[in-house]
Amino acid sequence: MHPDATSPSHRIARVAAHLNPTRPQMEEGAALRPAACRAKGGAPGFKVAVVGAAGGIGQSLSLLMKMNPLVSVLHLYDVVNTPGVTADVSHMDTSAVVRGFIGQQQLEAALTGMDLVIIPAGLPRKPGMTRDDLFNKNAGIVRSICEGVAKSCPNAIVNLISNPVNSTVPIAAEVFKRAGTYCPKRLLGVTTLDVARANTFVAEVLGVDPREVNVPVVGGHAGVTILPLLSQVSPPCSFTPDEISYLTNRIQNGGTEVVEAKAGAGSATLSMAFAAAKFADACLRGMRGDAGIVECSYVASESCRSSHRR
Ligand SMILES: NC(=O)c1ccc[n+]([C@@H]2O[C@H](COP(=O)([O-])OP(=O)(O)OC[C@H]3O[C@@H](n4cnc5c(N)ncnc54)[C@H](O)[C@@H]3O)[C@@H](O)[C@H]2O)c1
Ligand SMILES: O=C(O)C[C@H](O)C(=O)O
Repeated sequence: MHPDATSPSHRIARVAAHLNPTRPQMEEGAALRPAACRAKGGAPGFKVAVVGAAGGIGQSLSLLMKMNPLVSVLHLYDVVNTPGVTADVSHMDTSAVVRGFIGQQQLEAALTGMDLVIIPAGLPRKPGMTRDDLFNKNAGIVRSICEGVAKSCPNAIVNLISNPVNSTVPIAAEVFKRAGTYCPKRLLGVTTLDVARANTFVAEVLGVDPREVNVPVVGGHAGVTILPLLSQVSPPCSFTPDEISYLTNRIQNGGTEVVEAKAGAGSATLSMAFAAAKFADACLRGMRGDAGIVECSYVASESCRSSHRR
């Protein structure tokens, strides 16, 4: 799919309106713990899976999700290296219980019962590549993971990070449609990094703290489909034509800036993990029933148009 296929109306979503409130569930995995352990207190919270947990994004994201107090069970899945990541993250003295899963044969166990599935699985870019160059490899990876979601946790919210997001989200939608589990409100392409970059770069220009700035970014997640709404910045402000040109260009090419700086060692991982953890937290708060949560995301617009305009 060509990135230009995306229109701004596809992009901005009110997360709270997108999510069915789900009651936090109790942890039931006491039988899986070593005999020397006493039963845990059963902290309420959500069950979250990170798929691609051993990767550059996956490892940092697993750490950040282990720190989230809304998470009671954290499943870490990858096709390689999950035992080490799981052992490492599980020693953090936060409340989420961590379990690791490795290989296709454990995908079902990794996904069963999950409330939220975050997918940073797949190849990253190297200098000179576009995100679309990842399509052939990552489309198959996303398809097989989403087939697992449709089978094992069809009601889970999916946060899809794998590139090219403009194409992997429609692929996931087709998998869910074929399985009869598709709900556009539960399939969210993660574009929070574009918002984080926009907030950071705008704050630099304005000379303020980035935490005080909110720039809506709509459209898709590739080049010119990334549309920062510089006229809608909060708090209200104005820019010169040169600033608008500089900011638009830098936000649209933020991913390439990191890919080139990493010089063959991959694409954004740390800022992406931060952004994904922020977005996942917004989803969990929305699922808990919190009001007033608004995040930009790459979503289908057909059945959600009314919530976009609210
Ligand atoms: N949406 C965004 O804003 C954004 C930002 C940065 C990166 N990305 C994308 O995220 C993806 C991951 O990036 P990364 O830097 O972490 O790459 P990485 O290579 O470091 O990690 C990818 C992980 O996916 C795993 N994997 C491969 N096939 C799998 C499968 N079938 N099931 C489960 N896991 C599987 C690999 O074993 C690896 O551990 C890339 O496609 C990248 O382009 C998206
Ligand atoms: O640019 C990439 O390939 C990774 C990601 O989409 C990003 O925006 O950093």
